[in-house]
Amino acid sequence: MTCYNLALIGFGGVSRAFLELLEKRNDELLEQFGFRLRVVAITDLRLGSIVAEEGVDVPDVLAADPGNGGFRRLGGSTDARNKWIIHHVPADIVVEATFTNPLDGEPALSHCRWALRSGKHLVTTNKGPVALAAAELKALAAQQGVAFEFEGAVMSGTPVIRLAERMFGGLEIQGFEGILNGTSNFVLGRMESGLDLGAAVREARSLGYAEADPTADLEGHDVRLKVAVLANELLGGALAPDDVATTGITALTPADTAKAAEQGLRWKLVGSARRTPGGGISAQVAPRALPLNHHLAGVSGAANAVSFDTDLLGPVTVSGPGAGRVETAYALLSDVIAIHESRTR
Ligand SMILES: NC(=O)C1=CN([C@@H]2O[C@H](COP(=O)(O)OP(=O)(O)OC[C@H]3O[C@@H](n4cnc5c(N)ncnc54)[C@H](OP(=O)(O)O)[C@@H]3O)[C@@H](O)[C@H]2O)C=CC1
Ligand SMILES: N[C@@H](CC=O)C(=O)O
Repeated sequence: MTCYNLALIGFGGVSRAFLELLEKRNDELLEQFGFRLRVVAITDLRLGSIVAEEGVDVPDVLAADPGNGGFRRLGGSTDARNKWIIHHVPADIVVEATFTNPLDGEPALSHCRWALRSGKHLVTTNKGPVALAAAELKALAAQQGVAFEFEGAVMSGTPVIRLAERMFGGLEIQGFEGILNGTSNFVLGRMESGLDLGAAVREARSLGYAEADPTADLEGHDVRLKVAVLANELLGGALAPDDVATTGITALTPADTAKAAEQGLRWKLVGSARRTPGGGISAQVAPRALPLNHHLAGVSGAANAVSFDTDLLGPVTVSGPGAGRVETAYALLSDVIAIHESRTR
């Protein structure tokens, strides 16, 4: 039996849901894939750090309270010793789910570099490092003979990247357009029901959809990163986030959404990219008032959808959850399974 040791960097909504998922699914993973997972270290800004080579006590770490000593009360320390833990704990896989500053990808980008440089497999839900430095991180992973997986960076648990890479063989993708941010889509829907922007964002936060700084969701920065990732992974581009012209939804009001509804339209934040005749890729993020029969108009709540424009099939649309703690935890699990399968094939 294979047992992979994991180090969790960041212990917020997604990582907690991931740990709970492992508790529930470990027996099935063993039965179905022949491996088990054991969390041997966790670091978090407010809780501190804990290392337990025989595996952390799951109920204890989930109950740890930053106001009451955090992981120090469990024998750990009060500071987030990310660099030390990534380098020195005998983990096979680093699970990175901290925060991304959309401008420089930090602190997540450093965590990713440390993990790969120290010869550990890396899975992350952070789009910043992928959008800003995928080529560098892939090269580092190849050099070290380890895997770098990031399915959760776009569309949460809906495996859009892997699905397109594996199932669209023989098709040429000319471009795509999609709803790629669960929070803004949820917020626009709630505004259509008459809620103001602030109240709708508070709801999205309580449901675990929003970024630590929800400005990233509302101003389109989150979608900008996802468009860059999809264009680079699936259209073979080399876009930097700054190449994606971006406008968010903060200028829209409940009156705008009501007026659009009267006209048979619905506001959506749409991210898109398309090959240009000159061989480049043009990409943008902008709110659009879509007719109700448009294939993206019915995507509601925190759901996402991407419609790929293919040469032989025309539009092929993939839809599913775009945000959520459990949904994104599943993305991490699917990445770990992909690593296991690639190593045992
Ligand atoms: N939630 C979702 O639906 C999705 C999330 N993602 C991505 O997954 C990542 C995690 O999301 P989520 O769990 O919802 O976010 P949370 O804000 O709930 O969790 C992030 C955690 O990381 C901690 N953290 C921040 N900086 C550091 C650091 N330098 N060292 C150690 N810990 C740190 C935070 O501590 P503190 O709270 O003190 O800042 C927090 O506990 C984000 O990058 C997000 O973009 C991707 C797809 C969907
Ligand atoms: N905040 C993001 C989470 C997933 O990337 C969103 O709302 O889509």
